[in-house]
Amino acid sequence: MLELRGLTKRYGPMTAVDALTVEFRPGAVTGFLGPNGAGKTTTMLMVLGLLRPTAGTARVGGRPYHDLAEPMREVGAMLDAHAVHPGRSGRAHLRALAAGNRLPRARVDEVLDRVGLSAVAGRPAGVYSLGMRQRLGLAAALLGDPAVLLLDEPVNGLDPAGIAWLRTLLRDLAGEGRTVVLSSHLMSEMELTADRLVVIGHGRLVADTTLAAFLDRAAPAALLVRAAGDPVFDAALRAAGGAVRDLPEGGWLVSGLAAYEVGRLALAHGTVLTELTSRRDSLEDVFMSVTSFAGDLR
Ligand SMILES: Nc1ncnc2c1ncn2[C@@H]1O[C@H](COP(=O)(O)OP(=O)(O)OP(=O)(O)O)[C@@H](O)[C@H]1O
Repeated sequence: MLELRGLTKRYGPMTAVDALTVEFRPGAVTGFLGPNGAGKTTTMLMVLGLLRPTAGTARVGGRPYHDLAEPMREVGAMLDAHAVHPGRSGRAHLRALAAGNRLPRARVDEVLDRVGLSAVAGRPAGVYSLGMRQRLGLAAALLGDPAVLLLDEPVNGLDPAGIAWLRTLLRDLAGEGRTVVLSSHLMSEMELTADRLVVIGHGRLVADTTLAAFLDRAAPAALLVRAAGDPVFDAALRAAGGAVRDLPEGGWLVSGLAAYEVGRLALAHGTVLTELTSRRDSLEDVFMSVTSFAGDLR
């Protein structure tokens, strides 16, 4: 469990994190989302005791980071995948981390195996691809077998197979009862990975909800209608009571009519429909609308 209570960080007159109160729960992958500059990194640095809050608290397993006797056993973090000495092998990097944090050396090979790096663990980290460095960062986060994982943009640099692998790993880690927090400004990554979403904008909480409930904020599902041979079919849709929006790529987005009603109208007008699909706003669309007040970059 990771709890933030009134967590605030000000830089002079500018408030980077503004009285953030939220709980990140065990057994779930929570997406921590916000546009660039929303305050995600600042929040994570405060959780990890690397930045002092102006006000409020961040607690890991009920205690502030500074009170944790063996922090790597409580919270594992991946903030910067480049923070590895290039001449050191992945295995040596993890062994040094284990030694410095009084963690068993045997854990190193376990986590290398879990992140799929065993085969290249002896090579210098300097020759690792970005995806391999991400995996090494994950291995370091997992080293202390922590109950809370904070991962900053872990998808970055992974190829599609790597992304699918990471999703499974994150789901498994949550399934083991861990609190998995995944920060990103990419909504599309969350759609398949996160159970819950904590969304911030301008340092403030915008949403703390399940993924499904967040999507329900979207406009109700609409129909995408195309009738290639009938450029004025929209008039019939409007006359039947549909709210119709022209799409720049051709066709119309129709709400207020069911698919069978559109089908019947087409039959009545002798129109051939080339597309009739239901369309819902993507997570990206909903995110843009709920954070639009916070959309300007700072
Ligand atoms: N040391 C600092 N001094 C002054 N302002 C800062 C400092 N660090 C961060 N900020 C500001 O605080 C705000 C929040 O930044 P932060 O890096 O936490 O956002 P973020 O959500 O992590 O963004 P991104 O997705 O781009 O990483 C930004 O406006 C940033 O410019």
